[in-house]
Amino acid sequence: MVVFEITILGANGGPTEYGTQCFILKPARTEDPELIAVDGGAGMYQLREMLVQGRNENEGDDELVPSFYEHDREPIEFFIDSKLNIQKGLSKSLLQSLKRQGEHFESANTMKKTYEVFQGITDYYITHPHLDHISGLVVNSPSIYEQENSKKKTIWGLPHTIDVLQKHVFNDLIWPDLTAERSRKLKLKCLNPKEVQKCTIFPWDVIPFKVHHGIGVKTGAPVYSTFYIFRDRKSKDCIIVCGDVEQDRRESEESLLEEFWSYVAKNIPLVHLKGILVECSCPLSSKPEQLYGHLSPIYLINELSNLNTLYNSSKGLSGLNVIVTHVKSTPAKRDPRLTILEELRFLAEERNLGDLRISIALEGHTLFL
Ligand SMILES: Nc1ncnc2c1ncn2[C@@H]1O[C@@H]2COP(=O)(O)O[C@H]2[C@H]1O
Repeated sequence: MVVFEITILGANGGPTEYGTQCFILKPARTEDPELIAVDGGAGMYQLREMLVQGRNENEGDDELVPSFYEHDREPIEFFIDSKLNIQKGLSKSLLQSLKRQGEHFESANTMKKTYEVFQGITDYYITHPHLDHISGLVVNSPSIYEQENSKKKTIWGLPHTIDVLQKHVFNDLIWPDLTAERSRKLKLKCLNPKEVQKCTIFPWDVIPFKVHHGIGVKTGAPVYSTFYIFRDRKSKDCIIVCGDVEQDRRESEESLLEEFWSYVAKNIPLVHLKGILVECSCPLSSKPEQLYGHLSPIYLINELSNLNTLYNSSKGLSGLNVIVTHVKSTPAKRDPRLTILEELRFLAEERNLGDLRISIALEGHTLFL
């Protein structure tokens, strides 16, 4: 049974600036066109593109997706596991609920439709305050104060994210402090690590975990990011949506990923783990000193092997969807996403992880998990 609909607004890990990380999520069966987002690296522009393209155009096996390496477009099946339930554009159920909500939706122009969909995103869960995870949200934020927009937005995150957004972004210098506006339609709210929090609009639990994401270039101080678990309280099904991450730092006393996988194995039966959206920014050939707080295939497979060991299932992690995000578009002959996918599949087989379903997160598509 499909429980989660995840639309990829952006999955680019830079250094190209377009379509950086942003996912919008909703339960598979809801009447209301409400959404939550994880990260805000992309936003209204991508929504508009998805609305204008329509759902049925270029759909199916013949679909080509932008690549810009060996060819400017490559067949979609190069990037995804054949069993992944994926569709181009916004989900049918979201579009239907928008039509149900207002008869004017269908006849509205694309920009008005874009505002309506954007208005429905009431809660953002930010993994960390790097620009490629917040730029769309920040630039889009004044539209919350458009007269037609009656809904509020809350930006959630661990203190390492929320404090920085308030002090260094919404500070009237980098960006107007829209959180101080009289109508208070934009709020920043802190989450506590490992604490189960009820999602305000869906019958889901949200559980944030702090993870390592490198060290400051000048300060050498640890940089943190967040992994979010979303759990549907009725079905008990879960997905994990990850921010940028590196393996636990040897010199640090905090074994954050180790703690995270223990929590997952202890609290989420494998059959209820529908998918993990996780970064693997760099190919295997990257030197450790070039990772800058990210994973390459060997490190991601190490983490999945740790999870596999903890679950200790005879079938390994068979059936688990691993959706790879945030691949860096570095200059190379071959699309780095395809290189990374091939490397991950090879290593997963070598480590006997079972029938893992590894795919690349494709911007402008909706996944059903
Ligand atoms: N010391 C460094 N030298 C060059 N690039 C860096 C360095 N530290 C971080 N970066 C880059 O800056 C980027 C910031 O966003 P990311 O964490 O996605 O990925 C990071 C790296 O690509």
